[in-house]
Amino acid sequence: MRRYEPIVAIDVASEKEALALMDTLKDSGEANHDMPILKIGMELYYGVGQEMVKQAKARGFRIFLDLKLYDIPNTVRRAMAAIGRLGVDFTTIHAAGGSEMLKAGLEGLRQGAQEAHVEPAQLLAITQLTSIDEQILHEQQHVDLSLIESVQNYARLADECGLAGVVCSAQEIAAIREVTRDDFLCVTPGIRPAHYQKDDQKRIVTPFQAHQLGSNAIVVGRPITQSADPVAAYQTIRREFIG
Ligand SMILES: O=C(O)c1cc(=O)[nH]c(=O)n1[C@@H]1O[C@H](COP(=O)(O)O)[C@@H](O)[C@H]1O
Repeated sequence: MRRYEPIVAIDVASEKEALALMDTLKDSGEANHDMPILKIGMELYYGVGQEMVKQAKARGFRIFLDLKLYDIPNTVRRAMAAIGRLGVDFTTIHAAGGSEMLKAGLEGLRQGAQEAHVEPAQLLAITQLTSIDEQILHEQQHVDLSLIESVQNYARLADECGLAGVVCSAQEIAAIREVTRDDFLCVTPGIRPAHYQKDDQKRIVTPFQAHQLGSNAIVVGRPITQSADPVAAYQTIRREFIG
């Protein structure tokens, strides 16, 4: 089973904070291939822009550009083409947009990458956010599905549409593996080291539990970025996850 290095979510507002974190994390691997994958999300991308992708690439990071697209198929196709041209490694789209939107997104991403002569990113579908629990789920939907059934359905749909994998909680991996192809990726945020506060996350596991449950990659933000020593925090989490 393929396991990636931990993905660190650089959720900060300014270019200065982002560059400081990149420079700190650049040396956090115990060898070159141990470098974290950086996740650039909405806060940094909307606040600062594409420059952050360029800066992260210049430092040798692989990049997860997490913009969670969700719109009509034509808009998503065209936006994904722009993401494809950036040459990032992973990117996201909401499974809730349905098969037509997912396929349009994948098409756009591949087309953009082809135009820019870069490898297309691995497209991951958001299932149910890890900040959602059964109670919140039932505020938003009229269908009487349990959270795990909903995640499983979204994963099946993403697989059928040809996506590389999903973003989910590690708690749902076993259910997802029942309905998807063998190399389908389960990328799991909602990671909390033992005794760390939950914050706004609901469906959490420790890095070691994520390992045991078969996560392909963990996404970790605050437990690393808000640590007094982000490098030490990264290395501890990495060892727990990779083994
Ligand atoms: O797509 C994501 O990365 C994502 C999906 C999800 O279901 N839950 C989730 O927390 N995330 C992201 O993962 C990161 C988690 O950050 P921390 O809670 O600080 O570890 C944030 O950047 C979230 O945007």
